[in-house]
Amino acid sequence: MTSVEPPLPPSGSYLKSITESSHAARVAANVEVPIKRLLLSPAFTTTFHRVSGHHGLAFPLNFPSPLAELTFLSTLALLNFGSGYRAELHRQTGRGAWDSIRALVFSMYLDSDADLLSARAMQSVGEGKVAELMGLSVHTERNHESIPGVTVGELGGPAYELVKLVTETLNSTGEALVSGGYPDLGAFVVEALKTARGDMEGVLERLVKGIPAFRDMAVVDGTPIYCFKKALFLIHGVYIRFHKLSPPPFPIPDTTHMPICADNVIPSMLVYLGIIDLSNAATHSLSSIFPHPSRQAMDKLLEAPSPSFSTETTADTKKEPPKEGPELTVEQAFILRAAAIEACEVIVELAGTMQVEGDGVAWIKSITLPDVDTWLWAVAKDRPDYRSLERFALKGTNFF
Ligand SMILES: Nc1nc2c(c(CN[C@H]3C=C[C@H](O)[C@@H]3O)cn2[C@@H]2O[C@H](COP(=O)(O)O)[C@@H](O)[C@H]2O)c(=O)[nH]1
Repeated sequence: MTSVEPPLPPSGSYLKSITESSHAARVAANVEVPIKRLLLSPAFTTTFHRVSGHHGLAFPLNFPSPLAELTFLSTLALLNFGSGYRAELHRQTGRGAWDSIRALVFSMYLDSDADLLSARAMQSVGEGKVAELMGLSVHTERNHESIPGVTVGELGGPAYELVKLVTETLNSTGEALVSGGYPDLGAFVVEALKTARGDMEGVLERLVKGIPAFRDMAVVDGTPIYCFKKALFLIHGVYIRFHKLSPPPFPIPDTTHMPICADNVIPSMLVYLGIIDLSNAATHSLSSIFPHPSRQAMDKLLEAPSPSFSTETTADTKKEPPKEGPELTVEQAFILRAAAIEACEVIVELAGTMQVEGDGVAWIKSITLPDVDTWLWAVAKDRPDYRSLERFALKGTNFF
């Protein structure tokens, strides 16, 4: 990451800083967000309940305590990045970024040699161990300088870059936890939940201040943009996993009005669906990142998913490694993520005021930001035509 870090937001205004900085960045770049017909489209109305209900955070593990599960979940959120290496991950392991990170945290949890989720182990874990746990080959081959026909393997390539990022993230987090006297990330998060008494704003501020890897923010054209994607993901995960327990094991934040987790998938999908309109974008060559979607292409994507997609076709497209999408600069990626944050705010606001009584879609009025996040993220994997849409990639970041 090359761009300058902004100052942390003023205390008490972390959530506001996400929405306000996103609005400012979007307006400054002249990125438009016409909500158009998405909300009433069959693509949305026929899949919203099924797809947005799939939170995917119930793990087939027997946790000895809620705290052990919280440590697992927090580590998963901390490492929930790598989207810029999606194509390489598919090539090597057949999995995307999310599935790869999930598998890694499973291996860390189940590894019997060391208590890998402890602060001490995080602080000292090395690249070799991370590569082994992720099942990644981190060597590239080149021809020997003087002996023809002989190739030399050396450390390098995109998988090695990702392994380094994961290792650095674990090391710096372990460092912060050890120097704060916390045995693991779960202990730190519990304290944040308790001292903030479950207040979303207070929890977010504590996570971002305490752990460098949660400081997902940048200065673009002199103005700060705050996304805090992984911290928000963690807080929402806590809500999903623990709010139904009675009594809840720790104070649980209400995430209903939480900004979305801005990654690479959601902004890309919003561009294809015509909700983020880059055609008049004035800076950072934003208008040429994606081929401008034609009205026809958008109409097709807004139709209900075709019932003729047999399970066979689905399996086939799944096997094929995805094409690498446009590779962005830090500035471009932050502006697009900001636009997605604001677009989703507008979607929910508009939905709440829509006149939809009586035609079977009155539920649209009560959709929430986390539901819209999950729908956009999960629907991108639900339909073969959406799966084949290229997502943008940013390398070298541990934010998403
Ligand atoms: N905005 C948003 N971004 C999300 C998720 C998830 C995990 N979703 C499941 C877990 C709980 C949820 O409710 C979902 O069932 C991963 N990602 C991001 O996508 C990135 C791309 O990954 P891939 O396409 O695999 O390569 C990945 O680096 C990660 O940063 C989400 O939910 N929302």
